[in-house]
Amino acid sequence: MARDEDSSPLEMKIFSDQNSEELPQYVNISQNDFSYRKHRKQKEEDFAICECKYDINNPDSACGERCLNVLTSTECTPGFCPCGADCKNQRFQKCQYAKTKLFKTEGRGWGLLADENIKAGKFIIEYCGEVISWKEAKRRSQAYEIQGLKDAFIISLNASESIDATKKGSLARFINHSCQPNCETRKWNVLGEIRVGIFAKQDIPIGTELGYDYNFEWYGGAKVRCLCGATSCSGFLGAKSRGFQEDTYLWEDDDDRYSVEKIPLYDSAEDEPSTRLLKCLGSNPEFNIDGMLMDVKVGSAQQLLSTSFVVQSLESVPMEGILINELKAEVNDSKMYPQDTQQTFSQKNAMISRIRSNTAGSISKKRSKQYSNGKFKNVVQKQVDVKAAALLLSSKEAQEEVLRYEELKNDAASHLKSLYDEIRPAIEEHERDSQDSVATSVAEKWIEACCLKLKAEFDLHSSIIKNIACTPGTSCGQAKPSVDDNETDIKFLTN
Ligand SMILES: C[S@@+](CC[C@H](N)C(=O)[O-])C[C@H]1O[C@@H](n2cnc3c(N)ncnc32)[C@H](O)[C@@H]1O
Repeated sequence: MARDEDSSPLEMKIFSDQNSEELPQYVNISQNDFSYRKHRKQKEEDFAICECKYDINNPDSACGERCLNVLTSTECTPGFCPCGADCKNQRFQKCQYAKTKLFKTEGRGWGLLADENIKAGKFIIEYCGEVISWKEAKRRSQAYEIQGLKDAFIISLNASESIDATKKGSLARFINHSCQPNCETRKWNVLGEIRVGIFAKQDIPIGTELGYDYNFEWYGGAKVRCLCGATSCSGFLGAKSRGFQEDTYLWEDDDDRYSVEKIPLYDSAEDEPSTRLLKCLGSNPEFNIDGMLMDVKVGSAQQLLSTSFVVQSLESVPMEGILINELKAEVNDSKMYPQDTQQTFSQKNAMISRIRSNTAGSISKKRSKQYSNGKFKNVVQKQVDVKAAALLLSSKEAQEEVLRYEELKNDAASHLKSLYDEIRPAIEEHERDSQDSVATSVAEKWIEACCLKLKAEFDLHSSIIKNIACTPGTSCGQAKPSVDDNETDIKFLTN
């Protein structure tokens, strides 16, 4: 087991030599550590006081499941709860944990198992650690990676903070990831601070390993192959996260999984129409028609021909460094770290993820596209040089029309961008807190703006194509852009 020689005895670092039978060293804590900032002091007027009345014949009356505080995932405040010492809603504060036991797993380091039968819904243990800012979490995450720590112990707490259980934590730090988990994390408000608990999703018999879905966002770093053994296993820790998918470019063919190294171009002539298209383009270098396609292959014809394409079975490929540099630079800024258990990227909030990835100005231009054979390919959305395209049109009217459409498209894009800036706090809060959905009004506003932008793009592209296809003076009329038309069409689209 490696040890940081510079650390004080209370701050020993690495506990993750998975081959070691020794119990990992860390400082066991049962309350979060607030060295980084002070614990919030709740004002008396902010105390949540329930209306429960303790009835000796009904033990559940003392802050059971119908308690207003329990219903809002808030613990009662000692000294202020009407049920006094009988209050059952102070489980985090009183460390009312289920019995658990550490054990050594096969290939996944240490794990935690139930040392008693645990009923569905029961609070098992708090995930304790050091409460740190996101910035500090990002810094530590990178530092741990450099130090060679294989295990990840940082989870997200809220939009701005994380819990790091690497050096100090509770036994919850040993709970492994499962793609078919019997536990889940839930956030509770305890005396004004958010705390994370592990709760049973189902009845868990004694001796069963505890596991929850880490669900973390994955941006770079070593990939960890998931060994949870579930039939629905996603293959890698964090594999379901958007970050992981952008980073790794992974696809499956029955039981085989593949990663693509270097620039992940898909280069199958059999189902790739743009190969033929690019041949045509070669004969007309002045007009870069590939730029006009909404979702075409990566780069220009020249890039396409010169870029190597390497596919290897994951068994033989080191997991690091599959990333495209361009993307890395982009994600580094907004990067979260692999340890984030609170990030859900489920179908439920897929829309929010799309909101982020569709954002004008800050979007990743890389997309994964699914072809008819089920394989994914990364494609790049190329920008049309509209002014250059317009110059190629011989009729002045046609040129003006194209430029007008471009203006409408730009307006729609900047509207979407400013809307995104406006609602970003709500989206980010939603993502960090793993809520099921954002406010409907936010979603509606967003969808409307997205539709308008898409329509404006469509109008622009069809105008260019139409004006190129039609020689001046033929019967091909020029559709005039009109905001009113847009509105009518949007209604139609969203009805
Ligand atoms: C929070 S720690 C869990 C405790 C850890 N097993 C230990 O020995 O300290 C998370 C780390 O455990 C390992 N791990 C957890 N779940 C895993 C899984 N399903 N498959 C493979 N490794 C897993 C990974 O190295 C991960 O970064």
